Amino acid sequence: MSETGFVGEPIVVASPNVEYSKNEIISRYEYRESRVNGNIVTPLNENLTFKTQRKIPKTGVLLVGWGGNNGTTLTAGILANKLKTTWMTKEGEQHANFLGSICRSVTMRIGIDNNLQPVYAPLFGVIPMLNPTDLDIWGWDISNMSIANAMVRARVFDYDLQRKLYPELKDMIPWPSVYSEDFIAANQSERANNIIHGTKQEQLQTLRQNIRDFKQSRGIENVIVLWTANTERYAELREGLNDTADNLLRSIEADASEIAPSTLFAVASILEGCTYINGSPQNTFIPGVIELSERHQVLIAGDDFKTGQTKIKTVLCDFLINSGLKLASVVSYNHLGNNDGKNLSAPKTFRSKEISKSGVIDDVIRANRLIYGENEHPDHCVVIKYVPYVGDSKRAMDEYTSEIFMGGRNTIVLHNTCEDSLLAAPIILDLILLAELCTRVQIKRTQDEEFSRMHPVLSILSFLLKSPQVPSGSPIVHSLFNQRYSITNFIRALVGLPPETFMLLEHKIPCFQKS
Ligand SMILES: NC(=O)c1ccc[n+]([C@@H]2O[C@H](COP(=O)([O-])OP(=O)(O)OC[C@H]3O[C@@H](n4cnc5c(N)ncnc54)[C@H](O)[C@@H]3O)[C@@H](O)[C@H]2O)c1
Ligand SMILES: O=P([O-])([O-])O[C@@H]1[C@@H](O)[C@H](O)[C@@H](O)[C@H](O)[C@@H]1O
Repeated sequence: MSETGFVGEPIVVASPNVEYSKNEIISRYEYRESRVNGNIVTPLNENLTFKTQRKIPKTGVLLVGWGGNNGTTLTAGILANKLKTTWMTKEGEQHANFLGSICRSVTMRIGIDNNLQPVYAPLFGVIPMLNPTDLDIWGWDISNMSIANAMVRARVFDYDLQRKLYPELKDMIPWPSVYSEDFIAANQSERANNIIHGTKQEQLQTLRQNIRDFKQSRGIENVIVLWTANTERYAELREGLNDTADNLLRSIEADASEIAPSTLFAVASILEGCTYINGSPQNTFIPGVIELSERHQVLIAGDDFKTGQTKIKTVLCDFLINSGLKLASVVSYNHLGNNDGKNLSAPKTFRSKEISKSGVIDDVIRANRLIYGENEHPDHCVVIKYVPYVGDSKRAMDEYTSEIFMGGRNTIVLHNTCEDSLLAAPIILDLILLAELCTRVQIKRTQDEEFSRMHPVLSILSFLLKSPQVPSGSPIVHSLFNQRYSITNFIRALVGLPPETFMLLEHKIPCFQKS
């Protein structure tokens, strides 16, 4: 029984609708929605059954761009947690942690205690989740620098921490990768010394072999491939080239130049049955890739990790507009000095990022036609500048101006020093942990016989991404807390708990008695 409002051990839901067997958790769940026709609103109930495998397979993650600031920070950060590393800084002794990860550092409300007070548990205490320190990590990079030296090059971790981790990382050398100077900034060519040569078909086969070798050499059952390499320019969408799965595969065989390296990685992953996650803003998931993922029922997710400046934007815009204030202009400026910033200093790659950073207020605007006309939208300006001196310590400056009551104006100005990779690494970890959970979930309508996997396009990961990929016809949600509660409500459903309603009626209606 919880008297502290927190349950540290795994919870057990005592319900006739939830079965815990040795291998599975099966929950019968009533999904409630309402259908609107004109001004008539009809409540709908759909009886679903969820089945979650309790055994977590030996899981590996393959990072594309492993030697980058994010890739090295994630790898070294997980290792530091595994070794329980401590290190000294001018503030004193530091300890490894997973701050910034919702899977490791956030709780969710699971109910009320006998005093009608809320009780919370970690997400991994509600449903079995992979322990990050059990992850096998490897990857590809166009630079052959060891992960130890790449960690030093990144200048993200304190020196004493780098010193302690260096011996563990020095033998990690990224596999050669697929490089196309046409798709990233020309200033990246100086680090491209680790390349797979040959035709696109030959490169595809090499990537597939890398994945198979990784699985076989380490006894890994489940591999997740995650792109944290540099932002590419958008690929051209062309009928006959990449508009269908078959055309895409034929274009690769034909060595078509407009097939991006990121798309080649996505195809290799899907054909090897591996979940693929795109952490950058380019349009890796062209229609042919999505069709291929649906054909093979392989999970995909993207695009572009949502870390600092954009995450705050989704909160502030939600707060302003859903307070009835008419947001009229958003100016988002930042400068950074890491290699990502250097790559983004090229107009073609900046455009990919500008698109993902600009789209995040669309849903909240679209939802409020009381204050915005059909095609009305706030001014929204995105600026990114490369300033080498600041390194990974990105400086973000934002201004939000809104129209308020009776012709008034409200202006909010923010300055935010976001340590880019220290904010991104836990987001990457959450993408891996939640994607792994989704590979263990099956769903059916209770009256049906057959279970099916989740839709291959994992929109449930939107909380972690600027420009969420969603199944065709599905609405894109950017509002941060809607996205977060879609994750925790999904986890509640896996164990038969109703969604959060925030109503607290037990404190609003005298008839509720303390049990
Ligand atoms: N806060 C963040 O850091 C953040 C947030 C959102 C998105 N992102 C995106 O994550 C990506 C990585 O960010 P970063 O700061 O680690 O950048 P980085 O430049 O430090 O790392 C990218 C790595 O990818 C490698 N690379 C480039 N092309 C490659 C290819 N075709 N195959 C294999 N490796 C390749 C580079 O050599 C480099 O080591 C970028 O696209 C960035 O826009 C970062
Ligand atoms: O903090 P955030 O906006 O979510 O995301 C960051 C951008 O602000 C920054 O301009 C870019 O260089 C980083 O790659 C990352 O995308």
